[in-house]
Amino acid sequence: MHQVYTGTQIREAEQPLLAAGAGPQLMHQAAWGLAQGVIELLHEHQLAVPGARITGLIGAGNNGGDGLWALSFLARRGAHITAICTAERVHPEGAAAFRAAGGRFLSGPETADYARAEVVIDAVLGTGARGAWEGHPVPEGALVVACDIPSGVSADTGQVSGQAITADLTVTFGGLKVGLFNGAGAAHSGNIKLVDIGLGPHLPAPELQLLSPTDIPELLPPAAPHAHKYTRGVLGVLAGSTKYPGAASLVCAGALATGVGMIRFLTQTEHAEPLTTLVLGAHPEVVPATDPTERVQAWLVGSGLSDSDHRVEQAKQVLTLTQQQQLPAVIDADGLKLIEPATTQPRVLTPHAGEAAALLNRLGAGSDDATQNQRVDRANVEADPLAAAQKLAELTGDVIVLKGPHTIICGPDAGPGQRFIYPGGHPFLATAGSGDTLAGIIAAVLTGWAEADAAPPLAAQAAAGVWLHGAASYAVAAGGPFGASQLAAGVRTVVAELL
Ligand SMILES: NC(=O)C1=CN([C@@H]2O[C@H](COP(=O)(O)OP(=O)(O)OC[C@H]3O[C@@H](n4cnc5c(N)ncnc54)[C@H](O)[C@@H]3O)[C@@H](O)[C@H]2O)[C@@H](O)CC1
Ligand SMILES: Nc1ncnc2c1ncn2[C@@H]1O[C@H](COP(=O)(O)OP(=O)(O)O)[C@@H](O)[C@H]1O
Repeated sequence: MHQVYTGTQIREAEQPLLAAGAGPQLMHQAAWGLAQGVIELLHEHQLAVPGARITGLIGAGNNGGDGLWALSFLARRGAHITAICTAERVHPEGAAAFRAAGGRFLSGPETADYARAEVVIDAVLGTGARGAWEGHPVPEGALVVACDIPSGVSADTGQVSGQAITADLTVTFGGLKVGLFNGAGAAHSGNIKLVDIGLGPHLPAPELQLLSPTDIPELLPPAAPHAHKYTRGVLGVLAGSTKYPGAASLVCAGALATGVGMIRFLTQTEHAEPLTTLVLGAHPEVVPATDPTERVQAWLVGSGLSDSDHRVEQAKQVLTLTQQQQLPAVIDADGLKLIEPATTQPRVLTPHAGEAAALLNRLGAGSDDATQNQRVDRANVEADPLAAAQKLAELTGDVIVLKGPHTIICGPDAGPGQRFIYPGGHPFLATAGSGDTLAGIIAAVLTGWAEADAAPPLAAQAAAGVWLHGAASYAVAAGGPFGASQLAAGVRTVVAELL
């Protein structure tokens, strides 16, 4: 498990060390790590360090100081180092070290040299950035290494209000920052390398957690040797419609590949119908059900229901039932239009950004904005998904899985096991129906834990499902582009490797 902090939390953690006079030592450690990151990136691109043309974009603060010290270390390895100051002030000790190592500040006509840089170190703004940044050009083709956080990206939120650097690599110090993973920040950060500068004992509880493969086995329900299908758990599925029949099959595929004792599929009618025939054709083990009150351990409601009056009526009935019985439930897609907020039932909502915006508006989140009645749209959610997920969790009392290139998992309370970020499955996951598969995976995890004595927090269960879905995408993508119906095979591969 990796911990992710806001920039503000990291700055606060530095304070006791700075007060004890450790500032220069912290900066040397950070700069050393930054220089190592540059060297590794050069090697990855089959470029030699001696003679490499490296230019630092240097701001007025300590971020600039880090950049100058790193350049001085790179000069010792034979790199050709130059710097451009973006402010009138520059970190004095950093500048002295840079000059002593043979570094040259480019100004006037010399700045033309910048066009030939092979590597640019972006050390303009770090955690001390405030407000919008006007930006600075980067030569075409140059590799860009950001110092701590790409300039222009908020370390607290990932938001970009003016211009921002887009890095190939960000070398970040003391702790992973929310801004590297959330919203626009994720697209600006490139690969991320964390450098330990000894803040550990001073760090608070993290804002977010990132699951590692080693965390997953204990978050997935155990397959006990003496289990039978009812102890493994029965999942009720209300998904698919005449308009979107495939969704029903995809959620069942996701759930079966994750492991459930049984699936009861709520049919549209009491008689044979094409939807149920399709589901049973793909998954003969699924049991068709016409009565929603038959016993299950958890429900999945909503994927591909469409606005069919009959399916919507069935969904309302099942949502009421799950609430009365306090059953765990995953509510996806069209089901999200039907939920009532603030129940005590263990529920996981799985909106994408558009559905999250619609739900926020329906629950009145848009209207308490400074501009009265301002509506939240998809772009607002995408700019700061963490804030949107937190707001939704607060308004509904549910665990929110806000899907996108990066997926946020956020419970209604703060604290460990409540907030996670999954930094993206394979981009091939952006395909119709992959969200249906995800809903099935998460529902299977909830089903398996539903009657366990000591289950992980609901948000952690959902986060494990998101992780599994993402890992499955890499397993399947190795064979080329895929449709969602192929994802379940990847889920089985990943689960088999984990257990
Ligand atoms: N304090 C230390 O010794 C350590 C500091 N570290 C580095 O220090 C950084 C934080 O340093 P600072 O607090 O000096 O802050 P920064 O270096 O991030 O930036 C502060 C400077 O940028 C200017 N500025 C802020 N917002 C601006 C904007 N939007 N447009 C233009 N200029 C703007 C400010 O006026 C100020 O001069 C971290 O990100 C990290 O790189 C690390 O080396 C760890 C140890
Ligand atoms: N660019 C991307 N990279 C990685 N994963 C993505 C990307 N875009 C979307 N995803 C993931 O793919 C899934 C899409 O779900 P959703 O939008 O509900 O699709 P559908 O409704 O068609 O099933 C989500 O799990 C989401 O996190």
